[in-house]
Amino acid sequence: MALAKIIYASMTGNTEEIADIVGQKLEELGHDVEIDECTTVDASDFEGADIAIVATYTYGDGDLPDEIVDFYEDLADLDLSGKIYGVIGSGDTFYDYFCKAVDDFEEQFAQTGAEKGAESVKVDLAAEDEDIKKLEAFAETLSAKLG
Ligand SMILES: Cc1cc2nc3c(=O)[nH]c(=O)nc-3n(C[C@H](O)[C@H](O)[C@H](O)COP(=O)(O)O)c2cc1C
Repeated sequence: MALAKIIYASMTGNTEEIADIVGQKLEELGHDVEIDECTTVDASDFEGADIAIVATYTYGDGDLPDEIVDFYEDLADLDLSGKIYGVIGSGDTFYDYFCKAVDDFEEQFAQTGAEKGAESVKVDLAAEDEDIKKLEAFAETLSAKLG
């Protein structure tokens, strides 16, 4: 059984919720799922996963949350060849750089040799019905990539 590992940063709960939505769908699809807050793990924990997922909000002026910066920096040094990755995030369209941290993590994953398994999903604040559908489709696409 494939292991999907989801690492998230969340201040007010929106990103944690979308991580849970994706995790639940992956479980329904028959995968083992581990969901951890980013300060409780090391980036190298992704080495034991088949599917590596980051869920992050965006802070400041298009910045990464402070608490995920170490994880972000360490990620680029990993060799995740043969694995599948995906990125999701919550932001606020009020800001100039909507969900910029999602794009930053995509670039970082691209350096690991992992294969992008699905288009990133960016959610405006808390997930609504349409977002939930997109997040579930994201999980299905990642799952299908495992073949
Ligand atoms: C001070 C501050 C700065 C923010 N900057 C951005 C930003 O640059 N881009 C963005 O998309 N969202 C920005 N946000 C919005 C958060 O990313 C958004 O509220 C998100 O849903 C928070 O996720 P969480 O509930 O998981 O903590 C900012 C929020 C705060 C409070």
